[in-house]
Amino acid sequence: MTTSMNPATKTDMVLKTDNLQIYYGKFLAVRDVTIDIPQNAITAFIGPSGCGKSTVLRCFNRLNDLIKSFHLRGQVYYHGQNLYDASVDPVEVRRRIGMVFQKPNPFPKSIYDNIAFGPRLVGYKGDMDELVERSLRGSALWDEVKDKLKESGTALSGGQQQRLCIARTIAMEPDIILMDEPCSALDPISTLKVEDLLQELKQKYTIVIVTHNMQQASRSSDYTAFFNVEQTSQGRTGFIVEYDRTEVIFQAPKEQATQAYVSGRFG
Ligand SMILES: Nc1ncnc2c1ncn2[C@@H]1O[C@H](COP(=O)(O)OP(=O)(O)OP(=O)(O)O)[C@@H](O)[C@H]1O
Repeated sequence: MTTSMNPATKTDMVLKTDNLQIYYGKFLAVRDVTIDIPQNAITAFIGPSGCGKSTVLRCFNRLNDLIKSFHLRGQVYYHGQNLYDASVDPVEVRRRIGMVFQKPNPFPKSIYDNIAFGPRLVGYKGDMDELVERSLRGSALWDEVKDKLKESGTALSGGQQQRLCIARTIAMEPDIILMDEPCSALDPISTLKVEDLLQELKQKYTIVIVTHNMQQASRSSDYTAFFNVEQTSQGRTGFIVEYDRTEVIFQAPKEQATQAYVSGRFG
C-alpha cells in the first residue's frame, strides 16, 4: 500500500502528517495517515463516503478540536512546527489555515462586512476598503458586486456566495485554504468559475480540496490522495490507498482499488 509517498520531493512541504491515527471516542475513524502537502499546489482528497477525507482535512486547521470525542495520535506539522503542540494557539492556526465549507455560509451582513468581519476581529490596522476590494478581486467576485457592497451577502446567488466565502477566507491573509466539497451545492457554471479561481489561488496559496467529483479532481488538482475504508473489529476505518501526481492517479494508478474507483467501478 502506498500510504507514505511523497510525490513532490523537490517542492516545499507546507503540511506534513506522520502516522496519524484519528479517533472519535474509541472509534478509529482514519489510520496511518502519512502525507506531505506541497506548497502552491492543489491537493485533492477523493474516496468513498466515510473514508475520512473531511476528518483529515479538519485536522489541518484544528477544527476537530471543537468535537468533544475527537483525539489523535501521531503528528501534524505546519512548516515544521507541531500543530498540536500545547504552545500553539488554535485560533491563530485557523487564521493561517482557512476553510471553505460545502454549503456557502455567508454571514447575514453586507457583502462588505462579510469580508471586514474577520480582519476587524483580529484588529486589522490597514485600509479596510482596500482589503475588501483586494479580497473580492482575489475571489473573482469584484466586478459582480462592486456597486452593491452594502447589500446583503445572503442575497447573492449560490455561486457568488461561495466566492464571497472564499474572499472572506482570503481577507485573513491565510497561507493554506482548505475546501470541503466547495462546489457540491453549486450549478455547473458556478462550479467551473470556482475551478478557474482555484488555478489563480494556487499562485498565492496552498490548497487542499475534498471532492466527490472525479472530473473536478482530475482537471483541477496537481496531486491526489485516494482514500478507502475497510471494516475492522473496531468499525469502518479509513486509510490512504495511494497518493501521487493527479495524472498518475487517474491514468496509471499503482493500486487496483484506485483504478476501480477512478473509473467509476465503486464508491
Ligand atoms: N463528529 C463526529 N463524531 C463521530 N464520528 C464522526 C464524526 N465526524 C465523522 N465521523 C465518522 O468518521 C468517519 C469518517 O467521516 P468523514 O466525514 O471524515 O468521511 P468523508 O470521507 O469525508 O465522508 P463523506 O465523503 O461522506 O463526506 C465516518 O465513519 C463518520 O461517521
